[in-house]
Amino acid sequence: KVSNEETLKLLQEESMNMQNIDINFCEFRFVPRSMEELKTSAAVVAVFQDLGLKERWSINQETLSRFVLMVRKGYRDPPYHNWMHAFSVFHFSYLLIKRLRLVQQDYITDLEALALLVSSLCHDVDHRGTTNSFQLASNSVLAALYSSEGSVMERHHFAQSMCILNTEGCNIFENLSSKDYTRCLDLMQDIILATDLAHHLRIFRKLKDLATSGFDKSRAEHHQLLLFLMMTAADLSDQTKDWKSSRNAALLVYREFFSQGDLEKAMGNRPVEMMDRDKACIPTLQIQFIDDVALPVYSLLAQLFPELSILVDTVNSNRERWVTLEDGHVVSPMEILTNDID
Ligand SMILES: Cc1nc2ccc(C(=O)N[C@]34C[C@H]5C[C@H](C[C@H](C5)C3)C4)cc2n2c(-c3ccccc3Cl)nnc12
Ligand SMILES: [Mg+2]
Ligand SMILES: [Zn+2]
Repeated sequence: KVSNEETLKLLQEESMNMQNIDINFCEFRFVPRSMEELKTSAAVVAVFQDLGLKERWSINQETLSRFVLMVRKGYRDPPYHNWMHAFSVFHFSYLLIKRLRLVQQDYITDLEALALLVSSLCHDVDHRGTTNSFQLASNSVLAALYSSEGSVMERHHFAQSMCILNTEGCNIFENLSSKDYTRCLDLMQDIILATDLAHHLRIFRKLKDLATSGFDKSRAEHHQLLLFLMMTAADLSDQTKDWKSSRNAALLVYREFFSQGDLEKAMGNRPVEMMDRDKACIPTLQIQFIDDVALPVYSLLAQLFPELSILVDTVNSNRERWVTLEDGHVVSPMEILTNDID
């Protein structure tokens, strides 16, 4: 339960707008993780303000503040899949909507934009820092609930998001028409389920065809595929930032992976190499992840929106940094001293 004083405190901060958050807040090079965590909830409220979502969907300011605080409380604190990850994914989705003028140019409807933003904020809520395959291997409660349909964690994230919306005073969709309300929840379910990378790989051929044939604004399927591609791009957006930020985010992912590997060993199971701190070579694994997942995502997005090609360049330059680290890069004594192995 979000206490009233917390909500009221956030309300006072609501005077925040884009400028006084950070002068670069609306740039793709901005690193949301660099923000003070205490300011992130107010920044989310400011984004809703900036996009005119409160007026368009009659969202009550206090309800919005309570909702944001409830979502934030819904995240646990594993190394990577925590609130700051959710906030950075939300920020990237905001930039896509704002900078590409997606609604104004009819790429997506204003309801789809609302669903993408709220899904971005909620897409990993109550994550435990373990993967779908770990749920099955450990016979977790979540596996018992959802394993028959697959995407176990993503179904849980969606279910948790619905619980938050149904919490007293937190339903930001309460003033939507019943048609828009139903449509928005259906969109959130599809978008959050699409954050399972196994799902992304399954639809990759369709995404490629979309990028090749060009976006057809009249086709509902193209709207859906674009939403899925943008959601995955937002989920991986740490990789589009400067080297240190993208490296640090990757190291948080591996801290989480290796903790799971330790758990699997303790359970008597053998972890995959990516999760085994005794076998994994992070640079090699990162080059593989960039080649197999990240680069294809931003390349397709840049095919549809050429102004995003800067993101492909940044991912490529980060890839090059991993290559130098992979070749058993000799660490000079100076680098060891400054502990700034760049
Ligand atoms: C930096 C970085 N590295 C990452 C390296 C690997 C994987 C990963 O899940 N690989 C796969 C590899 C095959 C085919 C599918 C299903 C499984 C088997 C596991 C994907 C994810 C990585 N990742 C994510 C991320 C994005 C969405 C969900 C969870 C995560 Cl952790 N966000 N950042 C990163
Ligand atoms: Mg996830
Ligand atoms: Zn995520």
